[in-house]
Amino acid sequence: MDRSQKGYQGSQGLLFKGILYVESLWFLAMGLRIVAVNCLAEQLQETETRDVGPSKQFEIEILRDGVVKNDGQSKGNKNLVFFDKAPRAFYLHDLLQASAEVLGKGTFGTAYKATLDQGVVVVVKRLKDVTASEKEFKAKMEVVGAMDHQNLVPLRAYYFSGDEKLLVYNYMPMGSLSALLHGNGRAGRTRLNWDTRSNIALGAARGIAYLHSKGSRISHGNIKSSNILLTASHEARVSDFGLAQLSGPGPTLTPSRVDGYRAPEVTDARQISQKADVYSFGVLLLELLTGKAPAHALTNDGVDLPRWVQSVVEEEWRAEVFDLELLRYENVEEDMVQLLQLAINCTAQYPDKRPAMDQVMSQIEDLSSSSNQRKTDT
Ligand SMILES: Nc1ncnc2c1ncn2[C@@H]1O[C@H](COP(=O)(O)OP(=O)(O)OP(=O)(O)O)[C@@H](O)[C@H]1O
Repeated sequence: MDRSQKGYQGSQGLLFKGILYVESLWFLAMGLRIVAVNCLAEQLQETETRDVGPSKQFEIEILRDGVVKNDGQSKGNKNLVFFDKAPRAFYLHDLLQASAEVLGKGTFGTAYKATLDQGVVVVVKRLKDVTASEKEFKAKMEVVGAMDHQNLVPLRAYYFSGDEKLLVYNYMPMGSLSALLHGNGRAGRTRLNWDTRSNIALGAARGIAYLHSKGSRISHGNIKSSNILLTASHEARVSDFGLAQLSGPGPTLTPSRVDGYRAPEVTDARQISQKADVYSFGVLLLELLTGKAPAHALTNDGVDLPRWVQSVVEEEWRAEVFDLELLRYENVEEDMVQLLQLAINCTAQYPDKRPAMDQVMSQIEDLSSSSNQRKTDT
């Protein structure tokens, strides 16, 4: 979900350590209470001996880690697990003391931007409704943490305790494709030209194809424009891989698939498949081409973005489909039409009719190299 769609909360600078003090990270991030950690530590130390509810349990565990670290030992921070490809750069205690702001609330929890003392900036996702056991969770995190590709946002570390599950990612300063294409609470749309959009499509396709290449049972499960993050040079990085299967069954999904990206055969968010990813990627391509947000594209008749595009194309009003911004550029219409056709193929009703992700990637690569060739020739 995009900042603009769920009400971006603004950048209330807060001490992450204040998380220890209140019942929920969310209220804390809203700026309701800020408390010095020493004072808090003392309070929680006292509370620990009393009968405490589950919501305090995490705070006490964190406190233990923090106290051990202050004693000069590192073993108390064992619960923040880093991966081999990203060696430990900080401890849980450091993370909890970082200044933090809410980036947004998504399907799986709330995301915070945290700035550590050393100037390291990360994103911490606090997962909600995780039903996986500790063993299942850790096994899943090992799979996610092993993924290593330039078009993926790497998972740096995770934390698992009875009540709290935190994921730590690199912070991507340019934010998401969704925020750029549709604007957010603070900023309007950013003009994205055709070259940038087709390059984003290519990068995202490569990231997803890499995931799919790791095994037929591996799929992303939540491809959408708020999960396509961008570098300063607008290179795409796919984020949020592997979270869909950690949570319990969500609310029953309606046939209109309110979030706009979900394939018609998917009725439970955990039933993910590679062909369902291809469908979601096709919707993402349509979003890049039309400039329309799929979640907002549902009309009163329940027509979603793929069906709307299909109907317009069938009536040969193709030019009506494209984002007006794109019509400003010369000599790109042929490329746009080819990408549109690929998007239509990806969003086919039946999974078997959709291409595989490596084919999708190759087609975008071919498109991109012939477009570069044309530019060199002229
Ligand atoms: N590593 C990151 N760097 C910068 N911004 C991020 C990062 N991860 C997430 N965001 C942004 O934080 C906001 C919340 O992200 P989150 O992933 O929690 O929810 P979402 O993408 O909106 O929905 P979902 O949970 O369904 O993926 C989004 O605007 C997202 O683009």
